[in-house]
Amino acid sequence: MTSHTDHIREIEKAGLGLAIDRDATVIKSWLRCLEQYHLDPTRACEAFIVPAERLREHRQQSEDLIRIARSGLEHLFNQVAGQNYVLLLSDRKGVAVEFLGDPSFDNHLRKAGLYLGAEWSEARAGTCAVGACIETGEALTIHQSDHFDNTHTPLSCTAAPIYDTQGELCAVVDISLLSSPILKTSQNLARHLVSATVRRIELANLMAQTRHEWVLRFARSPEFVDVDPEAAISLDGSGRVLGMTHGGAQILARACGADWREPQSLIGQPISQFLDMDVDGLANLTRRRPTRDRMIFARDGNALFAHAIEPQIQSHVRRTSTSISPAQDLVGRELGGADPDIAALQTKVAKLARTRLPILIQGETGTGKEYLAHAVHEASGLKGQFVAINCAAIPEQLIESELFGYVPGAFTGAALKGRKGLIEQADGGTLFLDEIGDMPLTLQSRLLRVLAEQEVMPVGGVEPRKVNIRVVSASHRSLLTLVEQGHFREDLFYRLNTAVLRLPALRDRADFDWVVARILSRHGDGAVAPVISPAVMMALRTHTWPGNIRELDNVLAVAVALSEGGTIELADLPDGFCNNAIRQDEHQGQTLHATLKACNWNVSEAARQLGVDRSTVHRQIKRYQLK
Ligand SMILES: Nc1ncnc2c1ncn2[C@@H]1O[C@H](COP(=O)(O)OP(=O)(O)OP(=O)(O)O)[C@@H](O)[C@H]1O
Repeated sequence: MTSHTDHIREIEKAGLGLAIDRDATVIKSWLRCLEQYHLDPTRACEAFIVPAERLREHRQQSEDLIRIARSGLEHLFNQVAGQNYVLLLSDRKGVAVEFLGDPSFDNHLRKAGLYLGAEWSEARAGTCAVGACIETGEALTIHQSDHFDNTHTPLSCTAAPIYDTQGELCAVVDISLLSSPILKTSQNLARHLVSATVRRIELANLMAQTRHEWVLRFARSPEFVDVDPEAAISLDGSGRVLGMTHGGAQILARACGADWREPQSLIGQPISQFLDMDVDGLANLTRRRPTRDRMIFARDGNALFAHAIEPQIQSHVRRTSTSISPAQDLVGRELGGADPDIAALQTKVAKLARTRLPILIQGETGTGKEYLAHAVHEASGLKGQFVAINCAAIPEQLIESELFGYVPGAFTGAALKGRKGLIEQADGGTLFLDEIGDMPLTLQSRLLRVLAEQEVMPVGGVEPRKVNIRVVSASHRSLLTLVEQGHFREDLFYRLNTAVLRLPALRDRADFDWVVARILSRHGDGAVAPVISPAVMMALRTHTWPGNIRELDNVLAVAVALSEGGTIELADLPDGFCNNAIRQDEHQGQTLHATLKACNWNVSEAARQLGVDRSTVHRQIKRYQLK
């Protein structure tokens, strides 16, 4: 164990260019810290965690990558589970945008910076695995006193870069230990695991982006080329390189004596520049031929085994036509009529439904969050049940046993045989957690485990049970605000918040008439639905609907019951309903008209003055028929 003084002395020695016993990568990083970032080794600084708002921006920018990387990361985490590793995915600025670790160490991890939002750039934190990995572009371990800042010397961190298909470094996967064996070589296996994980993530990313093009995958041995290739490139119909994994970039660069750090020199070049073949040779490298016969030579003489995958144009066309045709996917549960927000929402639902991603639905009360969750379940094709839980409605002491179930004799009054919890009932199906913001903090950490590990531990149980659930949660409150107030776990928030569906308030919907017709048809008692008089329609359109579709549903149920002669008249609406509504709305219409006039009908300017967005102004112009 080196003391703080010894550590400073060693860094100073390196700074003077004297020989020290460290890896060259570490020495170079120390020199960058001293000369480029002007960091002072005598000053120890705690880990820096970026504010929640900035973290959200970083995460949004990495959304696609996180989605693609997640299963690889979870697999890696399971491989090192039980050895106290924490796993971080950092973006190219070094900010941790995804975190997998044992929540019971939360405080220690947070303090050590092994946490969501921690910024591990060299400029900020000195020599560290993520920062050095970003600078060098290579996998490495920064072990204990390799760290520049004395605060971080207890840690041992191993990181590997993820490159996008254009050869740019876009993220870093890191696994870290709070305490580790003395020898740095103890982390060699960790480095192999992390490197294998990023290789698979890059392959998955390239495959996800390549449907119309050829993909050529490589391995040094014929046994692995079809099952676990080392590298891949994508090629257009004329055989020019369109994209590559990092391994692919290295093969191409080596073949023609270029530098993989200059990916621009590789993209767009014909394959014949790198390999002893041209585009016509691709058809001979598909799985139709035995792997041993698929040996090719790179221009530098290296032999490789290859696997060419034909463009998936056919299946692509089929897939997109179902995924962007919500009407087909959401049969029986249309979400709305002609409203651009709803149309966008339907497209999003159709795309997300078939994935297993957690979905978070946000919207005011009564906007149809549960209805939408049902639509997601139906479009998902899952065979299991849709199980809905209102976290705000179950008493706190009951939520735990309701959700997780219990084993026989778990507590006084427990059923003799024990009971399956709602989570297990949703096995193979969808678990809908309504008002998730009201879930008590203690249960939030248990839910997080269920989501991370896909298993439940019943109350009083010792053996976890495997479950396979799709989670859709909903809240009418902003979860981010709850996180900031300390009422909602940040890590759970980021796990649930990956795919967000926002339901507009009824008063903002351009397809208001569609919703009315739809709800009305449900109250027709099988007979022809009553007609709505023009005055009633006007009153409905001008009401502000704080209770949204549920309120509309109730108003129409009563109106249908009261109506006579097949028409709903003003008198059938609740007392005071229309007068208030009309007055309020007239006021809004007049304000809009006056503002537009004052701005010379410049919609952007009017929107700015009214503090709303342009689409709202356009919608209101249509609604009030302003000209
Ligand atoms: N697109 C739709 N078409 C027809 N009916 C709908 C639609 N969306 C919602 N509804 C109806 O509106 C009512 C309220 O919907 P739902 O219960 O899903 O709202 P919610 O947002 O979950 O409410 P809360 O915030 O109170 O939990 C239900 O009767 C539902 O059937």
